[in-house]
Amino acid sequence: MHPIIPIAAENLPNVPQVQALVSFLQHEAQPMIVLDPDYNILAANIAYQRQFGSVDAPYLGQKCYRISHHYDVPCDQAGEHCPMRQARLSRGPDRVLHIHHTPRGPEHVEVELRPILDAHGEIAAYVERLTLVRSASARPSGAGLVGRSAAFNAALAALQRVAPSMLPVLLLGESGTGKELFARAVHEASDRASGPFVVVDCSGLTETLFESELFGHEKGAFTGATARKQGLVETAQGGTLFLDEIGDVPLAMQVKLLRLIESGTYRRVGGIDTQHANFRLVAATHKPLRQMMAQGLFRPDLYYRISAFPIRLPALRERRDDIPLLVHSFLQRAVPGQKRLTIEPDALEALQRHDWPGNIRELRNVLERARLFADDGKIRAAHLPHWDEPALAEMPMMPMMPVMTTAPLAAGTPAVPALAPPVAAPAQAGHDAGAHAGPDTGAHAAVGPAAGRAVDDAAGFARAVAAFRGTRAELAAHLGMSERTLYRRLKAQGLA
Ligand SMILES: Nc1ncnc2c1ncn2[C@@H]1O[C@H](COP(=O)(O)OP(=O)(O)OP(=O)(O)O)[C@@H](O)[C@H]1O
Repeated sequence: MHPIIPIAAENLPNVPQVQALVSFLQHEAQPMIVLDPDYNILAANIAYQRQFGSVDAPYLGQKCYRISHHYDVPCDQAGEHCPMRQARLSRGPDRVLHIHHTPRGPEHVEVELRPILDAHGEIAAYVERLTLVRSASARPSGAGLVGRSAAFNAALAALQRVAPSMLPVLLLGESGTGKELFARAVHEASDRASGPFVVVDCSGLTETLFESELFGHEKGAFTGATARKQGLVETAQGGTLFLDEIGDVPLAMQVKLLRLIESGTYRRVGGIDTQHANFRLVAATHKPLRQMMAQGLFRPDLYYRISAFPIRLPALRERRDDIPLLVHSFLQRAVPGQKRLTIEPDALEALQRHDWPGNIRELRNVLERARLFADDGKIRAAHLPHWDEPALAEMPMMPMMPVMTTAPLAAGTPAVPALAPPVAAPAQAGHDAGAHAGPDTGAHAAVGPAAGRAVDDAAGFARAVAAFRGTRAELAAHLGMSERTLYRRLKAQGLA
């Protein structure tokens, strides 16, 4: 049983409303504290004591900024947004996302502050409500979004604002910045979290495929439609539909998408009945939609429909101070059976200097590869790509020794005469992790001169595909691209 905190009545402002308020807040489910106008914590309810209280660090009578931030001055004087200052100015509530020191370490916390006015309309006290944000972690985590830089926090604060609503969200960011992870986080922080989260990869879908994938089809709708098929819109019923790479939707399909979003209805291909959709829309793209609109490549009406709440995801080079946190998180995510790695300061410094055109996906690739060289369990700078030596990065692929094998890439992929990639020295193995590329999971199956290199020219790509022995997932890892991107490239070059 938690003792009732404290609140020695003599410490409270002699304002009846404040005294009544404190006893009212005591049993509120959300952590709350009462502050005087000089930042002193006067009282805390039971929920606060449970989540944020620490026996070693008494907080009553202490300054709020000292407890939550370990600052000596109010947040606004330390370069942060201070909700008390804002609430004082506006004489109304203010809400902000902060990183607080808690007994568990740093955590994202949503802080809402409300001023309490006395009979003369003066601010007698403030009530602060704290809500732990579970969408992202501010300390190394084995899963999910991690980040604590100002640029990341701004995107997270936007996510927290919009998630509970039904407003469509548009995620804008370079490849590998975490758009899909963010979309999932929007879904999980929404009232629809218990419903389905359905991803539609809009790139690589032809017009006909797009329509039948999205809306489903009736039996006999076209040659090969031997049974009725449920579309992804129907699968997303009661949940969230994530349209990834919406900038790739063909113009002719954009109007159908607009109709779906505006009317909430659609028809299966070959069907006459109107179906009612029930999903929350999240879309993402790395393309400049406004520019595409000006060029007539993206419909303005669709753009304005989906862009009610745009969130810009920062590139990794804009959040370099998150690199150590991300690195420690990825090192925690070792595949079972693999040893846990540590990273030496010289390697961490090199990672913080790099520009990361492939963003977090590239970082993840680089660590996966470094793992292969860290024989004593320590990643050193020597295990990283030699970014400073462009001449090496431009090196042509080394000729490969043929190995007789008939192993196909994967079911459905034409078997090709396979070649085994030679094992490269660490210095050669890492000029890569291309700008739009990278495996999301799993260790690399092979290390060679092309390992992790996003092969840009069609001939080089075809050569690398033909020369590889392994599964499609391993090939993606080898080329430093996601399986989705690999599939797209294979299809585009008629290799799938
Ligand atoms: N903030 C983050 N914390 C931890 N991991 C992250 C974060 N952001 C992205 N990642 C990881 O980086 C990789 C790329 O993320 P994701 O696929 O969501 O990016 P994307 O922007 O959707 O890429 P693309 O546009 O190429 O599809 C994934 O492995 C993801 O788990």
